Amino acid sequence: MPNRTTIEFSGLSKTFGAVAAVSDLTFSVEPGVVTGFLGPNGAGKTTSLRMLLGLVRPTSGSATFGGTAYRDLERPLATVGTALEASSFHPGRTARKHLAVYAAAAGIPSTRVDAVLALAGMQTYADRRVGGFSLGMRQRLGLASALLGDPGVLVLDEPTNGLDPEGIRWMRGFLRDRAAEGRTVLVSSHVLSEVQQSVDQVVIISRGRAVYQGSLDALDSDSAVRVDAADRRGLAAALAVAGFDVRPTDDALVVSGATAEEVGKLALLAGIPLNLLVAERAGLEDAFLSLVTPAPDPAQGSAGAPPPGYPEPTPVPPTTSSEVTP
Ligand SMILES: Nc1ncnc2c1ncn2[C@@H]1O[C@H](COP(=O)(O)OP(=O)(O)OP(=O)(O)O)[C@@H](O)[C@H]1O
Repeated sequence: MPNRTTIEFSGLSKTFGAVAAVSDLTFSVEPGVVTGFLGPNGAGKTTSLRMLLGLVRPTSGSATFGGTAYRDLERPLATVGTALEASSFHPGRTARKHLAVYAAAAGIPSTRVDAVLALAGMQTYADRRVGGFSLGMRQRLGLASALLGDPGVLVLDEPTNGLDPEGIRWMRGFLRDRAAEGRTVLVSSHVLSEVQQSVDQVVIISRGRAVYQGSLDALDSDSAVRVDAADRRGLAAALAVAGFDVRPTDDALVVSGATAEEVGKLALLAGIPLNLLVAERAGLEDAFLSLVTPAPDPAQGSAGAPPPGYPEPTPVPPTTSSEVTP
């Protein structure tokens, strides 16, 4: 079993000339869960991950694996596996050959090749030439490569990019399985819907700054639960007595601001068998967009106000900062 390692970003900043690509990023990524690193194009995700992996030097701050910078890791491939972008593979090599060459160069036992082919679900096309691979197959080969050193941490940049729904579904299972093994899994994406069922925790960045960190459940303040029972009237009464905001629709009850677990427990205690219990997250996309939507142009006279139709963004809780407040 790989070591459990926490990724720590601390006051991480990077400027390119006049562009503040990443500003004072501070958060931790824990083992055993999948953490989404979300933000629109240009938000600073790739620059942050490249700093974490020692490919870009921070202007200030640090990004480490349990306190150790990437360049100081004793066994980097056994610590972190990465797939930063759709890698270019030698088109004439088979997937198996590609992995064998990579393993040999890195001093990794060749027995790992079959193990990672299986983990990436690639056995059936392991002996096909990579030149004929679909994007999804290439993504899997990238993941297999990342796993060769059996690392405790996986850092994946936009792993669902370009995948079809079946590929996205497979990726969801893959990420969850790796986290369940105790690995630390950090996955970037600019499309919330592609990762929202894969991730447990999220860090959202906008214009280089963290604007939210926490669970998706907490982000979706508009969460609602659709619930129904043969005894709908009794269920509605029990929910109302317990203080829930309950509203009847044509075919169910909608409970606002509650989790499915809370509603399910209440029905159990009230002795009312349910025939429907669905958590709805209609508000999640809106909440995400409200956090990452650029501030309006001050010249338009509405500086600081969210655009019409968007709720006020929830500010990220204060974190330790390298700046000294006067
Ligand atoms: N080498 C560079 N030189 C100058 N500016 C850069 C460089 N790399 C990134 N930037 C700028 O830094 C900002 C953040 O870019 P970055 O690629 O990290 O964002 P991203 O969130 O990964 O976006 P995407 O989803 O499009 O990959 C952008 O404004 C980008 O133009």
